[in-house]
Amino acid sequence: MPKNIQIAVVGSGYVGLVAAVCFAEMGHDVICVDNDERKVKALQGGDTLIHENYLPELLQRYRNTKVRFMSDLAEATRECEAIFIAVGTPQSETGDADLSYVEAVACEIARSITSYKVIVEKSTVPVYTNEWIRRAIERNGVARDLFDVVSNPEFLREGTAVADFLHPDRIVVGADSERAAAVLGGIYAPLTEGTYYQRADAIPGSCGPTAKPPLLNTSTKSAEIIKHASNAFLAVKISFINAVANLCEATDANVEQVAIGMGMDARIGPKFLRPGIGYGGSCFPKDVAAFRSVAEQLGLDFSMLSEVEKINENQKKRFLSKVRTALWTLRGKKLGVLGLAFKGETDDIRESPAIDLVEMFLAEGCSIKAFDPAAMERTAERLPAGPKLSYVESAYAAADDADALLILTDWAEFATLDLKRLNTTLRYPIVIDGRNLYDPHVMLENGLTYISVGRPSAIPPREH
Ligand SMILES: NC(=O)C1=CN([C@@H]2O[C@H](COP(=O)(O)OP(=O)(O)OC[C@H]3O[C@@H](n4cnc5c(N)ncnc54)[C@H](O)[C@@H]3O)[C@@H](O)[C@H]2O)C=CC1
Ligand SMILES: O=C(O)[C@H]1O[C@H](OP(=O)(O)OP(=O)(O)OC[C@H]2O[C@@H](n3ccc(=O)[nH]c3=O)[C@H](O)[C@@H]2O)[C@H](O)[C@@H](O)[C@@H]1O
Repeated sequence: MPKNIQIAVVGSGYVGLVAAVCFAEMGHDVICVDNDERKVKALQGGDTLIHENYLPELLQRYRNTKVRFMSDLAEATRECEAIFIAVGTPQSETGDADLSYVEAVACEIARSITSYKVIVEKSTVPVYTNEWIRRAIERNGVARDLFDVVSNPEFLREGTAVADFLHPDRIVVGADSERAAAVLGGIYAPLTEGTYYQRADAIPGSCGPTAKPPLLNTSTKSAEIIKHASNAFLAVKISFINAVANLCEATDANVEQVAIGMGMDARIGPKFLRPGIGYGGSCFPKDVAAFRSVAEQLGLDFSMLSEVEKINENQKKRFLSKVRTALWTLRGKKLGVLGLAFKGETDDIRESPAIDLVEMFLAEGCSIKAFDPAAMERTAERLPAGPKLSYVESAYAAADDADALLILTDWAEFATLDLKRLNTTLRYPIVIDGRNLYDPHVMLENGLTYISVGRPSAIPPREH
């Protein structure tokens, strides 16, 4: 029978907050720490601060009871058995991971250890970080038998974070002691023993009622590399299909058909073969760079990842050229833009290809009306509205009197627009889709010129 474990989570961002409420959902008692008082107060008040399915329900169910929020790390960690570090590891100027937040938290934890603790790396960190954290804690005077440092990387995706956390394909635990591995085993037991999925009120996801997701026990170094290698490989898949899309454009082939044909091979699989304007987000760009940097620091050549980055950057330039070709010139053109978040169903704009393109079009002298269901507020903080840029309340408002409509983020609601209404709303019936949300034939039937990625353009016959 899984037991209730006292857990502290340091960092209440996309990973820390989701982990905190999901650990509570699994039956544990959690204290979630953040050094941003504003966040702590908002979370205590029930504001999730981020846009994630099921997060409001779980926060409402557990806040100030099974999940408490505070900024005092010493207070938070006093009674707990496990302390999860889930703070940011942003990319530094030299491309490697900035671990200063992780190190600061490790040193702060060290100052409050009085009984055995398991310190858990939930943040994405390069190999060897586990050793550095252990040394930092020892350097702060903590006896070696009073703590262990474990790597437990997180694989959730934004937009489906809660479901991904509770329905993982696998749980990875890198521990160099049996004792520490047993603590993590106890924490995840409600999932690995399957009892969570038998609950009538379980959050729905990929695991059915009889599921028991595997927990891989491995070394700390292997666990750290599993995370970086997994993200890097997913980025490889995306850049590969984008390079294939560009080849399809040069040969009038259809990359969607190619992806289907490739994905039917069980060794390749259909997922992460969606071409577009490239990957973004707070992790792929930084983790690809960090993984390459680790290799280079070890004197190894991982230039393949440089190619992945190059292809990814090039997708945005290719898209801009497509728009220029379709409109003949860009200067003075009015563009409707759908999507600002780095992907659909999230409000996160970190490393968003959509925002990069908005800035590129503004630099070309275009004026833009942009709509995004969740990311406009965050975008406006970075790109304030002005004479050339406005934020509007619907896709049709963005299309109103525009020379073309650009689809930059794969929000589900952008795939079911009223195309006849679009045709009459646009100044010119041109849709340029960076996420391949539509069937070109359907666009043609609605009299729209439709240009997408890796597929022949659909251009209605001239009316005589
Ligand atoms: N966002 C995602 O989808 C995923 C992120 N990760 C990794 O998890 C880590 C965290 O990512 P996010 O949650 O997106 O970051 P985030 O930036 O959304 O959240 C980090 C939080 O840590 C807090 N923080 C920073 N220093 C602190 C300190 N000294 N004491 C207490 N709180 C502190 C910040 O105020 C912030 O609320 C990163 O390493 C990331 O690569 C891993 C899997 C998924
Ligand atoms: O370490 C992390 O932060 C996380 O990074 C990604 O998750 P996330 O960045 O939230 O979102 P994804 O769904 O992976 O999409 C990332 C980017 O790739 C793009 N993408 C994704 C899939 C695809 O087929 N094509 C494609 O262009 C998306 O538009 C988005 O810009 C990984 O999928 C997670 O497993 C990982 O935990």
